[in-house]
Amino acid sequence: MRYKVAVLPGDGIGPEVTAQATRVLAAAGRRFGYDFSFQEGLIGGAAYDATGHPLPEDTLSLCRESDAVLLGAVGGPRWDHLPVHLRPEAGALLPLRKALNVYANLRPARVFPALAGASTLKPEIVRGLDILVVRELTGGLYFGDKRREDIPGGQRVVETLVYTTEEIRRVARRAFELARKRRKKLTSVDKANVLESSRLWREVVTFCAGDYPDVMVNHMLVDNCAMQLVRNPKQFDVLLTENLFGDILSDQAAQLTGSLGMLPSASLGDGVGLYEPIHGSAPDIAGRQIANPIAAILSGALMLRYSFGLEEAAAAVEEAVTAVLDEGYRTPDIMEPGKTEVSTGEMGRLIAERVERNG
Ligand SMILES: NC(=O)C1=CN([C@@H]2O[C@H](COP(=O)(O)OP(=O)(O)OC[C@H]3O[C@@H](n4cnc5c(N)ncnc54)[C@H](O)[C@@H]3O)[C@@H](O)[C@H]2O)C=CC1
Ligand SMILES: CC(C)CC(=O)C(=O)O
Ligand SMILES: [Mg+2]
Repeated sequence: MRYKVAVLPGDGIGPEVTAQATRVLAAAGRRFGYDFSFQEGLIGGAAYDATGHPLPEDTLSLCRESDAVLLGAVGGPRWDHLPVHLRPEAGALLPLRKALNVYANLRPARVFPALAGASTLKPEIVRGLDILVVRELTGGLYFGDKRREDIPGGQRVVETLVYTTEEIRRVARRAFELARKRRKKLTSVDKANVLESSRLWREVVTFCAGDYPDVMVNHMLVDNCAMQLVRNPKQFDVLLTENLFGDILSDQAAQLTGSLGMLPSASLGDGVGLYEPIHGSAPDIAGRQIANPIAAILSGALMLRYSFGLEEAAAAVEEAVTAVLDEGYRTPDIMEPGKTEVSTGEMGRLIAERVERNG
């Protein structure tokens, strides 16, 4: 079976980590007899530099014609001065998510056994942690109309936050379906004590809950949730929330697992899926082969699972990550005394070899 994967490396550490993710996917293909073809497209600052636009039409066509998309990260200080529609984030990443209509962003935060001590929290707080953040990805504040105007004495900005019943309903149903296959507990996170959008969110989630009587639901205000995530994260199973809150809470959840470099994501709609590590382009470490590629590699595993239905291959990649960590290999972000420090490329090679060797 042949699968066509669009690869958008992007900026900063994006190319470094996607190279390792495709290496591991190729190894999984060899082991299980699948043929993955990888076609690269330009996105972000790299695309702006080459073509004058951060999301060229060719890239969009490539994504639409592929079976799945793997993305690294976009952005960096070099492009921060650009007008907003040409910036890598607002001009490419958000429009790509919108164009593919990938409204449900799954961000699993799992603590690998070997990394219980790598978190900045006490090991007993995080050991065995397994949370799934489901973030609404194509609505809310990031997509609303915005404007900035001069007023006497300064400026005034307006940002709009729009959600419809249907936008909330579709992501909520995804989250309930996922909760059903896990520990059957869903916490919906909002700010319903202040925001009208959150009140609608809560009403719709409560309505959807009627179809999932086997899933236990509770609602939590986002400020409390941020605190609970570091106080007692193991109380959570599925965390369902809107775009901005999910962006913030998932970075926080990532640190529970040891590093932002550990958290993958799957962005799903009703068509082509988009897979990306949750981290950004990390300009502070780019180009030095010290970035952790595991988030990107695990995003590849999510692609195998959710876009291609290749559960065995997905599990093999996840098992290979577990094994390599158990053997003591670490990139600098998760390094601990007595472990072996490796580069981005070495980590990818070790995991790819493991995937193939276990066949
Ligand atoms: N999906 C995307 O393309 C995203 C893009 N960005 C963009 O990335 C740029 C940098 O943003 P930041 O706020 O610094 O967030 P960031 O996620 O790029 O980095 C935050 C911190 O985590 C570290 N880090 C991130 N990924 C890592 C990895 N794989 N291994 C080891 N350490 C890692 C970085 O070195 C940095 O210290 C900005 O231009 C931002 O807009 C930010 C988040 C997501
Ligand atoms: C441009 C941002 C919305 C990217 C980001 O931080 C994310 O998706 O996690
Ligand atoms: Mg983010």
